[in-house]
Amino acid sequence: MRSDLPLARAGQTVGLLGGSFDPPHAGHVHITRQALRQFGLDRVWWLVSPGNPLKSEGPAPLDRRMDRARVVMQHPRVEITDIEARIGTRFTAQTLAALIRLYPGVRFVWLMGADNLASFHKWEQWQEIFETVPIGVLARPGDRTAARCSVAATRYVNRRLRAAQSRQLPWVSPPAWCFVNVPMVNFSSTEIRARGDWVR
Ligand SMILES: Nc1ncnc2c1ncn2[C@@H]1O[C@H](COP(=O)(O)OP(=O)(O)OP(=O)(O)O)[C@@H](O)[C@H]1O
Ligand SMILES: O=C(O)c1ccc[n+]([C@@H]2O[C@H](COP(=O)([O-])O)[C@@H](O)[C@H]2O)c1
Repeated sequence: MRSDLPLARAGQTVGLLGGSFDPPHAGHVHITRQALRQFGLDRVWWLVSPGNPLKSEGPAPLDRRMDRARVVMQHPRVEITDIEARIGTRFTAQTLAALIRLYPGVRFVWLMGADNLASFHKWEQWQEIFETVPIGVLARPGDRTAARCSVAATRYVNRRLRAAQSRQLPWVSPPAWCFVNVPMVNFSSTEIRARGDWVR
């Protein structure tokens, strides 16, 4: 294993929270702690993205977002990583394919807020992502109907685990997903930038 990549052993469960983190905030911290508990994960990795392929404006420099993420999220079971920049991927489907090659036997779970489930069908190879790893979705303030009625939720309606089964998620064969209705924290990077508290 390359020494600049996070460590994980076969049999461990690792949640992947991909994000722009521009900037990271208390909402990210909250869903990370909830995901560890609700999905019974050993670790969560924050994948600080080189840039969301669907966002036209580039984020703040990666090093700055990484530095802030390390300040905001301090937990012994959470790793902040710029692994996508290191392995040269930006699309989630490619990232997952690379991680599965690099970490045989590790049980990865893709994590995201409910807003991303609503627009998931716009992601490159979105069905491939569903077929590759289980997906844990965490409630986020906003329009719940959009996530519940989304193309992805509808396509995989029969593969949804009940919230009471959430701890099984890392061990279920994909496609599988689970929505957990955790207490919601009303933070967003857009709002923080709009207030002028984070300048790109
Ligand atoms: N308050 C929150 N509650 C639940 N999920 C969240 C929250 N904030 C961010 N997320 C989730 O964290 C992941 C990374 O989010 P991201 O870095 O884009 O933050 P953001 O606040 O959504 O940013 P922006 O406003 O710039 O789109 C996404 O899956 C997003 O849904
Ligand atoms: O692969 C894609 O097509 C794709 C499209 C949109 C977003 N993503 C990923 O989704 C994660 C959340 O992005 P963001 O900007 O909402 O924080 C981040 O890891 C992005 O790289 C991925």
